[in-house]
Amino acid sequence: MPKGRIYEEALEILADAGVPVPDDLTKETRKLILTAPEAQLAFFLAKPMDVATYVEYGVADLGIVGKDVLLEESRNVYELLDLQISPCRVSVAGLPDKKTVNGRIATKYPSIAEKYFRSIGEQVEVVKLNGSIELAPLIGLADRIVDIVSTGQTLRENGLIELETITTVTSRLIANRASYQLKYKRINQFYDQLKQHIERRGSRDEDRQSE
Ligand SMILES: Nc1ncnc2c1ncn2[C@@H]1O[C@H](COP(=O)(O)OP(=O)(O)OP(=O)(O)O)[C@@H](O)[C@H]1O
Ligand SMILES: O=P(O)(O)OC[C@H]1O[C@H](OP(=O)(O)OP(=O)(O)O)[C@H](O)[C@@H]1O
Repeated sequence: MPKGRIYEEALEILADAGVPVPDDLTKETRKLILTAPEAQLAFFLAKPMDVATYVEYGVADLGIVGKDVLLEESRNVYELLDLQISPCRVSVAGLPDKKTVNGRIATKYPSIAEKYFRSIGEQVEVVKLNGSIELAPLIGLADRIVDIVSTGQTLRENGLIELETITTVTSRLIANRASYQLKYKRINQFYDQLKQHIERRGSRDEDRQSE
């Protein structure tokens, strides 16, 4: 399980789909391992960027992770299902009077940024930052940024504009490759449970929109 933003929505989707989640998973807790013994499930709480690493190494069979992380990390895992939660996008943004001063791009996603600029044939220098990415063009570290945009509030409040959307993002259910073979029945049951719930939710939303 990813801690942080995705956590609440992920928990809700699991509980609504009928997956037994431990009581203390829903409370404020500093514990990192929580169990639902009756369902033989253990939940590990990790940083969102690290979830796919735990799954790739097989210490977790399944994980919930943003597509942004999968694109950035290229982990050797199966992507099973689009959970359609925590939507956002990875975009290029900058000051409105887009001038190239130093050719630098600041980002928390160096791999996505490098791949994107290579694909459009633009040579840039990618500078890795760990947060507050929007600060970089404001004080001249970089001309543009590649970062997550959700409501657009952070860009707006800092006088920046979205220039290009590189990709849209939602959270995904991922599986370790060996676990998927060895625990196929159990994982598939879990997958079906979630998939059916997502489909039911999708058609409920469509009904609501057509009313
Ligand atoms: N507005 C948003 N900003 C960042 N990530 C978002 C946003 N909306 C949805 N997400 C999803 O949430 C994930 C990041 O969650 P979160 O911000 O809690 O983690 P983090 O970046 O490790 O946090 P921190 O800022 O504590 O380092 C992303 O991988 C992305 O898929
Ligand atoms: O479009 P918005 O709804 O404003 O969301 C986008 C902002 O949220 C994230 O930052 P976060 O809050 O994770 O802080 P950080 O800068 O420390 O990464 C992201 O890096 C953007 O800055």
